[in-house]
Amino acid sequence: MTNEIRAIFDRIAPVYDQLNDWLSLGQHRIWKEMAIKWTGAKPGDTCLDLCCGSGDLALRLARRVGSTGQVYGVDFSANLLETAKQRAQSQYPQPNISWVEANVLDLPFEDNQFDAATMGYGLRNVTDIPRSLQELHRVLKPNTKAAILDFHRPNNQQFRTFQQWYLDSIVVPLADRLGVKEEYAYISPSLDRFPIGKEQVEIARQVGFTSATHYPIANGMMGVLIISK
Ligand SMILES: C/C(=C\Cc1cc(O)c2ccccc2c1O)CCC[C@H](C)CCC[C@H](C)CCCC(C)C
Ligand SMILES: C[S@@+](CC[C@H](N)C(=O)[O-])C[C@H]1O[C@@H](n2cnc3c(N)ncnc32)[C@H](O)[C@@H]1O
Repeated sequence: MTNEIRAIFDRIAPVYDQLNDWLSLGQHRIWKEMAIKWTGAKPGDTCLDLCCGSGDLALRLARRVGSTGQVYGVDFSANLLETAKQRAQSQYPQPNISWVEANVLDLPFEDNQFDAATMGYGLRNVTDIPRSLQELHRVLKPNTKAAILDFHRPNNQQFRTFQQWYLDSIVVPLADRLGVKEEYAYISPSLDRFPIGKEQVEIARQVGFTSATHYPIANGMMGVLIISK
């Protein structure tokens, strides 16, 4: 399963950023900025971006922590990490980001190392959600926060119907034109399996986070889980 997930993301790497911009009408950038703001990351901090993919959140975090801070972006897709590295190299001044190819279920970091963390569209894709939150808990310093952004199923039936229609009738056909139909068709079933907000809160509390709150955004089609150690 892990290898299948990695293969999906390696295959979509060439079109990933473009499709996210088109399909969310640029909104994903706003959702990511909200997530970063909610971590409380500040200049000089050492931050972690789990499942960093092509580096969107890591690059934004690096802007926030500035030249005295440091960001670590972790992902197991070599192709998406390559895109992330190229994006960072094209920026001036060069952001302080270390790109780490690793499995987020087994993080190559010491305990209590990070001042803040993000995870964008990663939690739904890991094979063991409690384990990934446990690892995140282990590497965060006490009294710090993480923000976990992902898709969510809206409570409102009209938005739910719209979300399903958009995924089936806009996202998958457009992805098909770029040769990645099966990869994008995976989003909907992965969302059906994904714990809803209050279940995410429960898992976070069980692994030891002192507080956990899930905020629906984009009319409940997305959500941000804020967890404090
Ligand atoms: C950045 C976004 C999604 C990342 C993403 C996550 C996954 O798990 C994938 C799995 C397999 C293939 C691709 C991905 C993937 O790209 C969020 C925005 C992109 C979405 C494809 C757009 C979805 C839009 C909402 C359902 C409705 C938005 C309504 C309005 C147009 C804002
Ligand atoms: C949808 S992408 C999100 C990328 C980026 N965070 C963003 O918001 O655009 C999900 C990422 O999670 C990564 N991923 C999934 N499971 C992982 C795991 N167990 N360890 C490391 N990376 C993982 C994939 O390789 C992929 O890059």
